[in-house]
Amino acid sequence: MSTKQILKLDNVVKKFPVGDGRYFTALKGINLEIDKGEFAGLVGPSGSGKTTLLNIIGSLDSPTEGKAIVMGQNISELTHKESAKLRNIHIGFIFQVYNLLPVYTVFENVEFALILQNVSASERKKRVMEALEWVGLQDLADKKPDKISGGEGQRVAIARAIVKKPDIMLADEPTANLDAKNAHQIMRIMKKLNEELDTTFLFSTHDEKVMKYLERIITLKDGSIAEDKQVTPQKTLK
Ligand SMILES: Nc1ncnc2c1ncn2[C@@H]1O[C@H](COP(=O)(O)OP(=O)(O)OP(=O)(O)O)[C@@H](O)[C@H]1O
Repeated sequence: MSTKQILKLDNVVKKFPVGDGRYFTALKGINLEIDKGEFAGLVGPSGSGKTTLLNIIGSLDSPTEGKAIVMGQNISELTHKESAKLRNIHIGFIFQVYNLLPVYTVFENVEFALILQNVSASERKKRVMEALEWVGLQDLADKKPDKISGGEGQRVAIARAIVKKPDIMLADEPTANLDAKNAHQIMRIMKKLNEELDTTFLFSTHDEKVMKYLERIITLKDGSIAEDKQVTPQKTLK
């Protein structure tokens, strides 16, 4: 593993207002470093702070206290435009609900991020087809999302995230709506991207199937890191 640092959280606290001037503290001083090429997961009971933490790392939200440095940038100091740029260039998101735009084809759904980056049409075509090949969906490029299955939809969402060649992919419960066969297929695709492109992955998950592939498990409990350990994956590409 290379030592290039992707992110560093320094005593990150997140408080949400809950009315009457009171706050709920969802994250209670998180210290975490993730290096390039890691395949790591946040696990822990519902409400332990996994999504809140992923949102901060993805610069969709900012800490109330402490520092979150993502790709060398302190996300609390970014303007709206700068954080949009950080997300667009460096971060790929995969969610439980993959939100493909229904009126666009599979190809166009994947192409969208590259239009935002002002990539030329010929380069876009090449990169979108390459991303669809990664997830084995090159033959479905012209289909609309309502003509493909749930597992295929999640694979399009991976292609949409990976087409930007992001440094880090954040995956919040990516297998939650999939059956076992599709869940394993998705995990194998992500592991292959991790191994071949050295893309860093950070999952949030309850799913044992996801956990079997992880190389590092960070356990959250009540907004704190209860355990952070390197593990030998039970499932690999071999
Ligand atoms: N906007 C908000 N306002 C108030 N409380 C919030 C807000 N967002 C999250 N919380 C609270 O913060 C805590 C952590 O939520 P979070 O969604 O990060 O947990 P999680 O570990 O991702 O849970 P799950 O596994 O169910 O998705 C929860 O108690 C939640 O109710």
